[in-house]
Amino acid sequence: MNDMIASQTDSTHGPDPASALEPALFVHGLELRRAVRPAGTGETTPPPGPPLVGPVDLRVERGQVVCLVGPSGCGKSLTCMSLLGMLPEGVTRTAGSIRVNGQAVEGQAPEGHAADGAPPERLRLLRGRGAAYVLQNPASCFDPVFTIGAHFQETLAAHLPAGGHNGTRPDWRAAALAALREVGFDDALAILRHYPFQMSGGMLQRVMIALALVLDVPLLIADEPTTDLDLPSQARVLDLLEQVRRTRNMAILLVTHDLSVAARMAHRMAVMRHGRVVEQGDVRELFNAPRHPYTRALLAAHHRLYGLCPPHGDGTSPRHPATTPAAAGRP
Ligand SMILES: Nc1ncnc2c1ncn2[C@@H]1O[C@H](COP(=O)(O)OP(=O)(O)OP(=O)(O)O)[C@@H](O)[C@H]1O
Repeated sequence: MNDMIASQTDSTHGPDPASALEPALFVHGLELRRAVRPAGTGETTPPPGPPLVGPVDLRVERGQVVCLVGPSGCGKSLTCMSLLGMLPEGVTRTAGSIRVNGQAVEGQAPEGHAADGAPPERLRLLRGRGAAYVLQNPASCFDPVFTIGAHFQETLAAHLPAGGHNGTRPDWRAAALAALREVGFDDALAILRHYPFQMSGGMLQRVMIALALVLDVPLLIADEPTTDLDLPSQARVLDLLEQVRRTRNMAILLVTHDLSVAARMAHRMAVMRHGRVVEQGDVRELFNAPRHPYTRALLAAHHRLYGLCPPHGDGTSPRHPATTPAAAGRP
């Protein structure tokens, strides 16, 4: 069965108290390259030339949303996968350090494999790193022959060690019902009996988030979580992310192509191009005074899309209320 959650609770020692002082995610000098295996050797060596990704520096504090934006193929998904040591075959980390909730993430899990498009059983590997991963296509993350309840049961059994005063595991059903209600399922009991194919993409996305809540992970990595959803479902998932950020003090790294989503959700925004973070900072500052030419081009395209004047336009055209961070209510 699949297991899309990575949880700090796998550790037998619990979180390091010092980690409370560290950001939920800290990435410094990350560099990822293609790994080629010359014929006749078992060794993989990165080819010369520019890296696929890097250098990338990122920092996400608890209770903060950082949006990672950039064009297709610029390296957003590889960056996310590397945060859990889950790079796909053929890609290797060649430099940099990653800390999730204060704990170092190794370059590659021994059996490392991509989360994106990986067979469900490989997603089991996403555990133990203090983060949950929510992907664009939630259906690929559930095992079709198991009910939603079975997914919760296995996830809790895998991640929460037996403990507590009487050495028993927490009641998986009670925990699952509470998490499902928290993400808006009034009929949580019925949902436990559903199979993934009986649910829409938006519902499965909410179940993915409930699986993160049940383990109380401090960091959610959401890679285009609304891309495949209809508009009402997109809004609902974004509302939910905002809710769990607020109520659980969760850190969220949110990958999106949609600057309206960034305007609404982000505290900070990092702009990627050709594998590099070319500019990052407070989302309002980036919208109002972008410094890098690519950020300016991206914002100009965003404003054109909505028929708006750019921040430094002639002031005669309106700025759409939902497409700027100030209007979207960012603090
Ligand atoms: N397994 C792989 N082996 C070699 N190169 C890869 C592999 N996976 C991705 N790449 C390359 O790495 C680069 C970054 O890919 P990535 O999927 O991270 O981009 P992205 O920004 O997430 O794109 P999109 O927005 O379309 O999802 C691309 O040039 C891609 O072709």
